[in-house]
Amino acid sequence: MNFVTAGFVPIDEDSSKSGPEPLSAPQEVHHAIRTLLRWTGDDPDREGLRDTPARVTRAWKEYCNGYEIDPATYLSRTFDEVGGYDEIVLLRDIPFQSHCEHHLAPITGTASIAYLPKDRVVGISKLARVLNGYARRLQVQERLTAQIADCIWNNLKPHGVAVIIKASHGCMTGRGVRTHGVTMMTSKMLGCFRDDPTSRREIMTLMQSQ
Ligand SMILES: Nc1nc2c(ncn2[C@@H]2O[C@H](COP(=O)(O)OP(=O)(O)OP(=O)(O)O)[C@@H](O)[C@H]2O)c(=O)[nH]1
Ligand SMILES: [Zn+2]
Repeated sequence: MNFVTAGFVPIDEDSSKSGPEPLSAPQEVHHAIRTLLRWTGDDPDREGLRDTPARVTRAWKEYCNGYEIDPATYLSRTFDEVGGYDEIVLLRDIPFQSHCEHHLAPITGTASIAYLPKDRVVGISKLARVLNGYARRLQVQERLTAQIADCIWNNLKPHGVAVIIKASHGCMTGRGVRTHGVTMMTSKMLGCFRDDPTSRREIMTLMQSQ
């Protein structure tokens, strides 16, 4: 896996394919934003818009700073001394923001992330960090859900992982079909939460109880 540190180029999970070179000069991005401003019909040189290309460049660097991070590194520090605890660990309703790769519109929602540890547990904040590491990229919700689950599965090697995401898509509210109040739900279950009906029922109850 390769990581881009100076641009907005998505990481291709298949490292055998090389993507375009990242943009290192913010000037190129400023120029693109100026073009967009002109294209809307406004004047990029009027006072209110003069600094907008620089602001938008900084903002998008922040929205997409997940490309600078391998979320797996958040899971490298684990604790194996947890006093015999061998039940589900669940972090529920973690708020996040991402952007859809089709329209660059915001995806706003919450994620619930759980795992059933085998030997190792991780500091609980790290689950939210893994979420943000993948959310702060251009995404579709299905891939975001799968990436979080796979990352925990591959790095903590637990008995099971469950991820449920509920989100609203700006591309469906602010434009296009303009359907407000709709939530998209996605889930990915691995290990016992996928294969064992009792574990699956237990995690679904915990994730959805009030
Ligand atoms: N499955 C999935 N679809 C998404 C996600 N985010 C946005 N989309 C959809 O991606 C689709 C892109 O469809 P296109 O027909 O190529 O684009 P479009 O003409 O702008 O589509 P409309 O949104 O229907 O106007 C739309 O149906 C979006 O609702 C996501 O996370 N998952
Ligand atoms: Zn979209």
